[in-house]
Amino acid sequence: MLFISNIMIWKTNPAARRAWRSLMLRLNSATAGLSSGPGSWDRSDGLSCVSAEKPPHMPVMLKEVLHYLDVKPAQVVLDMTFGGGGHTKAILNTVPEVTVLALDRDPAAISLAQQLAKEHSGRVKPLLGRFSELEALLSNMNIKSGSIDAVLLDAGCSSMQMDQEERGFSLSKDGPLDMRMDGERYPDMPCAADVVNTLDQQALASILTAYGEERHSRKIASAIVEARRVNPITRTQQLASVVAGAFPPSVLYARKDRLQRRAHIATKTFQALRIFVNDELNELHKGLCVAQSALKPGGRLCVITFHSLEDRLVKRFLQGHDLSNLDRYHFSQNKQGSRKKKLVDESSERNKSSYWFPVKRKVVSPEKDDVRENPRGRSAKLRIALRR
Ligand SMILES: C[S@@+](CC[C@H](N)C(=O)[O-])C[C@H]1O[C@@H](n2cnc3c(N)ncnc32)[C@H](O)[C@@H]1O
Repeated sequence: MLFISNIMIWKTNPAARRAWRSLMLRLNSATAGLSSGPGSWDRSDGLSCVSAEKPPHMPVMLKEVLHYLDVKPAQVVLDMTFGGGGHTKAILNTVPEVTVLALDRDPAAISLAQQLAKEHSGRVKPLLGRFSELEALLSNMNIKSGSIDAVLLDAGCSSMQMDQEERGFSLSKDGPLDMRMDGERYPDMPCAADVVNTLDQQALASILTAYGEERHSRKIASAIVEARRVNPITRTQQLASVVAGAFPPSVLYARKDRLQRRAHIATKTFQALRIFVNDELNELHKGLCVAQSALKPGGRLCVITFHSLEDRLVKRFLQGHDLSNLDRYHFSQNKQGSRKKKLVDESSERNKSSYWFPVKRKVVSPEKDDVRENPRGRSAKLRIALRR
């Protein structure tokens, strides 16, 4: 039976990777015999793709991206995360005769790209797929290595994904606990509900620690396991209540985000599950590798990330660390013994022949006015490098 066989099972953290394998095994046996067709798994829970008419995502650090990408007329740009197309549209509108290769793993985003392609005949080439599938997509289009002038990677998920309760990303809106960016393409891929209902307590705690940097991971994992004994956890608000139930009411909104707004205690749990379900760190690394081979010498790369796990990975990649085996990287406690986790390179070896020349040594952060206008971009970090 072809279940989940085409899913990337490799993970950046050994405990999380073990968890993923165990999930695969359990799902494979749990779903054996239920298939209604090759590789299918009944998903009659109303999951549907985002309508193309929904208001698109507000692009983050648009001014800065246009400035640092520095696209010239008739150049070829690769937008690896088309989303609502905000960055792509701005490039098309400011640079004459530019061609944009527009990738996204989410079919809903690609329908928007197809619409835009009609409006800009020949100048937008929509590409449906993941970073890990991009090399093959480019090769199918006969796009040679070292031929792209600029690459943009705006990591994470879009407002269109967050705002659609049926996608199950948001803890403030009730929906099926899904969180898959491309569940429509890969219906066999486990969703967040599969993760919380199937993994053992220790594996869940590892995921919350590794991908959510959640200090209370064990307490939350225990609450999840306790709750699912009574009823499977299938809805976003149900999960939020289970997590909240593990804490006294006074601390439910005790954490604050960068804008000093109160954040729900389950926020990090949701982040961790999303990263795990979509294999985001591994995908990010793959995306950076494709950008490295696709860009021509002197070509520019702009990467926007939204949390420290992603930013550390990008920083080290651009510094020339060999991340080809992310197993060598692990999350360890910092010197002060604080429980904050840090991505460290065990070998401390840096590959001296970095393929990148940093345009800015430090990250670029959004301006205060931009954050006021677009609070979702508050934690964005932009790194810019030139391909040597
Ligand atoms: C933050 S949004 C991009 C927003 C876009 N820059 C705009 O201005 O509208 C990130 C997008 O990247 C896509 N994405 C995330 N991981 C991906 C991956 N591994 N491969 C391809 N697309 C991915 C998501 O589906 C989402 O649409």
